[in-house]
Amino acid sequence: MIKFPSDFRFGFSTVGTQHEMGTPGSEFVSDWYVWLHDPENIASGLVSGDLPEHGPGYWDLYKQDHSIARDLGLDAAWITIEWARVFPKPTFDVKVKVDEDDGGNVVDVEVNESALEELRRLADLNAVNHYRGILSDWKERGGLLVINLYHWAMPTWLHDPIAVRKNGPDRAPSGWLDKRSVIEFTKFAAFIAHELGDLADMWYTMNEPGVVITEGYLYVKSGFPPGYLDLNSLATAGKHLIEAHARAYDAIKAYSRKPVGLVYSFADYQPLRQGDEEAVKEAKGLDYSFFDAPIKGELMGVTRDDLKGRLDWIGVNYYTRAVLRRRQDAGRASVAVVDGFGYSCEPGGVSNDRRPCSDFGWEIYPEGVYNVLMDLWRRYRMPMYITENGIADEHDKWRSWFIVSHLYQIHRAMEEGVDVRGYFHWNLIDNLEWAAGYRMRFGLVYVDYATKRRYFRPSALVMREVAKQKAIPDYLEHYIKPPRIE
Ligand SMILES: OC[C@@H]1[C@@H](O)[C@H](O)[C@@H](O)c2[nH]c(CCc3ccccc3)c[n+]21
Repeated sequence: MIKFPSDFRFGFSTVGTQHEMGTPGSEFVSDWYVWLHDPENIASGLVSGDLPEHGPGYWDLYKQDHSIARDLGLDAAWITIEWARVFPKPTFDVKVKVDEDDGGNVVDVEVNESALEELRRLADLNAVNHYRGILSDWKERGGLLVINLYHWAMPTWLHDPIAVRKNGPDRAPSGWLDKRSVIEFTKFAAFIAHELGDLADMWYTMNEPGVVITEGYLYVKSGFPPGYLDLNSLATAGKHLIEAHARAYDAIKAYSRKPVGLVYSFADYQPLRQGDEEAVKEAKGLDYSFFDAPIKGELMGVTRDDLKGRLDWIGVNYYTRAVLRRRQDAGRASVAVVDGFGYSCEPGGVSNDRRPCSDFGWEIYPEGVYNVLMDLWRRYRMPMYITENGIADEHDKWRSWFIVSHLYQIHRAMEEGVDVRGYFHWNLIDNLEWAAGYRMRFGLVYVDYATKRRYFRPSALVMREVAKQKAIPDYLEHYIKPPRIE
């Protein structure tokens, strides 16, 4: 038996755009809602045409999903509070004290009691109260609660992605390209900390800022808003996201003493061959920049005291590896992802390393989570949670093996001293996989979107065995070794 500590958490998670909608009146409009409804995006195939309002309906069915989670022995949840639900109207006019340095960086935002009163008058208080009901229901069941303040969806008064793509960021509400987003996000963070902070055991400010900028401004075929190819925009959005984390960290701490983290998608980067190490170094550099800033204050070669010391824990979203090689184009060395490995495999296929791949074409590579954890521990020595790990596997072919083989690698890292405190499987239930729609099914539990009924997949029972015992029992040890196609 491979035992985890008795206080190690096994959890589930929810995201407004992906889980909440599906019952009448549960809709909320955000930049992602507009993006997924855009006729041109659907006609071009950039998005699947599946709509969030046809989703699992967690907004009204949360009691059922919480009891399923408890049935499976899960004792933690990270739950997203949707900014666009809480503030459907602009908050620009709410006066707060903003300090900028001579570089125009937002170094302080103070949201005082009178600003909170103004925000309360602007907010959709029915939404806030409904979230209080959701969070309280989970807490009453004895679960640990982590509140996530941003999982990619922004209010449309801050970001109109179609207009950005068509008219350019200077003639449209441009989201993270606009410095005001740092200030408005800070107001939202302060408001939620004040309104719901009594329920939170932990916080994190945002999910995967790296994905927001690379999928939004570089890999524009990924189906992420605004699909505006521009490296300057990528850098600007990245800087504002880093500042937004620090300003939100301060805003939360003004109303809550609980730990505040940052969640990021870490791929296990590997060089294709000798000489490609530089490509790995460059790819890691982008990931590290989002943590060197809040931990060390380092951003683009300068140290900023307004960023430093603003992180209490790291959330690791791990799915697979990425094999990289150096590419020389027009004299500029850059990074190329090698097909046949990691995220770049054939859906349902076999990788170049004889590993099975998910319905999404992601190679099952459990060793990578060990490598990522060891690397982050060496660099930051900060408490960590695996905040996402899972597989698109509608027929549940690999999910049991996936879960146990990854947990084994996480346990290996813990045996070597890495402070990992929990594991949130992605995901408890099938949900809307962004541009890919409902065809990618990540759930331990199948969702019939017509009836909203939930059905356990066999792997849910494997998850239950592990979560209830906080161990990999002997009768599951055959799943420890990484899956391979012989
Ligand atoms: O794709 C599965 C999940 C999403 O449903 C979550 O909302 C998101 O946090 C998340 N991140 C990743 C890894 C990074 C990634 C994001 C988008 C597309 C491909 C890879 C996988 N996932």
